[in-house]
Amino acid sequence: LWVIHTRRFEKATASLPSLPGLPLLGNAMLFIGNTEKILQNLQNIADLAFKHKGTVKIWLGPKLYVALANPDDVQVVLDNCLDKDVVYRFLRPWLGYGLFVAPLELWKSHRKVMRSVFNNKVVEDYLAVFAAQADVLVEKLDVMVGKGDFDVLKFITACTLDIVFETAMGERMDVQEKPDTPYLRARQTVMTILNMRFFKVWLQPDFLFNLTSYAKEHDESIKLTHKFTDEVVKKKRMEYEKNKHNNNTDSKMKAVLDLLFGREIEFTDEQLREHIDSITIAGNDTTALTIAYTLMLLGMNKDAQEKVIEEQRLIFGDSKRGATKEDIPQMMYLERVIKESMRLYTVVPIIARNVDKDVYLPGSGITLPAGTGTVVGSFAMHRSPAVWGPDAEKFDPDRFLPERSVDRHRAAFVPFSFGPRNCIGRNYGMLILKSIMSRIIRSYKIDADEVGPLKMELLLFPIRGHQIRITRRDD
Ligand code: HEM
Repeated sequence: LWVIHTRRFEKATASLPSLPGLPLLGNAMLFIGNTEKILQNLQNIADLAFKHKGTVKIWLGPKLYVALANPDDVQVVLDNCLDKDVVYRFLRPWLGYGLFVAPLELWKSHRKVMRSVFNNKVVEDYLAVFAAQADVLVEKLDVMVGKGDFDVLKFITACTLDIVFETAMGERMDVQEKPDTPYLRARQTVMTILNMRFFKVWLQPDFLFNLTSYAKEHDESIKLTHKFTDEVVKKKRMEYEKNKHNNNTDSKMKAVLDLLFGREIEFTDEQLREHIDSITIAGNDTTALTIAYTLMLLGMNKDAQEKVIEEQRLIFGDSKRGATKEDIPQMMYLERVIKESMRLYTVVPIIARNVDKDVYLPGSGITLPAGTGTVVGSFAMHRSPAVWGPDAEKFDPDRFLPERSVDRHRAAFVPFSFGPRNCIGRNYGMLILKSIMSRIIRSYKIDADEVGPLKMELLLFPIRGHQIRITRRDD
């Protein structure tokens, strides 16, 4: 059966280029080694794809993946293949059936409910939280003024954790004040082990993984993080049950969790935990990394930094107040800078989907057979000269001016993915990015050298960290 499948897949994709591979293993060796090397291999795959309509095939053992970096095919895949690839199964023990890894049928009904919770009006209510946490962030950063290079990511991550926890669960964590708690340590442990499993093939089969000492650490850490969220859910359930009949009209901010009670689907406590954990995982490092890259890029491109601060002065004068919903749409240049940062440093560099039905790809002229996998190479596509021109590697925020974007393919820029299963938190994320960037840039002048070599550890990281230098703007 296996041989028949393999032949069928080979035939369907005969016109696609492939890299030399080994018998049985195929190209699996490309994903073994350190994370910097893997990223370099991915770059080589992308280079090969660019020479062939942006598509290439990769055999990982018996499984065929078609990797895409051309917008026509990316659009079709992200519109039609809504089931996640099997590689996401490692997240299952942690995130269960939360939106991020939910199987297709469950996902459809749950996504509908979540969509109404994530609407703009709700998310705008969170701006006051963003502002308060941004004030703490600036206070913490102040210690680094004049100290030379430092890695800004850990400061930003503590701030985004505070924001995402408070708005998702309605609980203050004060990570910026207390960065070391058993919960946070457990969360970090799970992420480190998951990252190893994604890239070290020998840790992938459960029976081998269970022989290692990581398995115990993995299970215990997951248990601890679940217990933490379970307790919050229990408390919120009691509050909800107590208040549900007295037409509660208080103006207190409603966290995402508060809004998930009493919906058209009555979620169980376990489902609530899975959704909230998925949101706090998906929404934290992504926003923190994007802010950190944007700060570095502004530190390297002083003219852009000047333009950002001019725009901020027009909106805020000399005030350090938090951004309101009226201020946000006025930050048009900052928005272009953030988009350009997400283009060059796409923090979710690849998206993998399961092909559950045959899908015709118009760009490369082949039909993806059901049973294969597909990988959208967002990072590669965002740097493709075919899409962005010969200066694709150059930082140029004005690419995102409306007049320069009208002719661009709808699926050429996909930092939040694309189609029905795109990022549900994209507006929420954009609000966080703009509010925090606005507050930092009004307080500090930023300096940075090059970003340097990158590595992929689920998300995209610079090997040397996000090194910046800051001085006070008021001085
Ligand atoms: C700069 C910030 C962010 C980036 C770049 C980003 C990127 C993405 C991407 C690329 C996906 C699709 C992943 C895939 O299909 O493999 C995704 C999904 C998702 N994101 Fe985000 N995200 C960001 C912020 C957020 C925030 C703030 C939240 C929540 C508050 C969030 C929650 C989610 C969830 C729940 C999903 C799964 C959606 C589904 O499967 O229906 N993200 N995100």
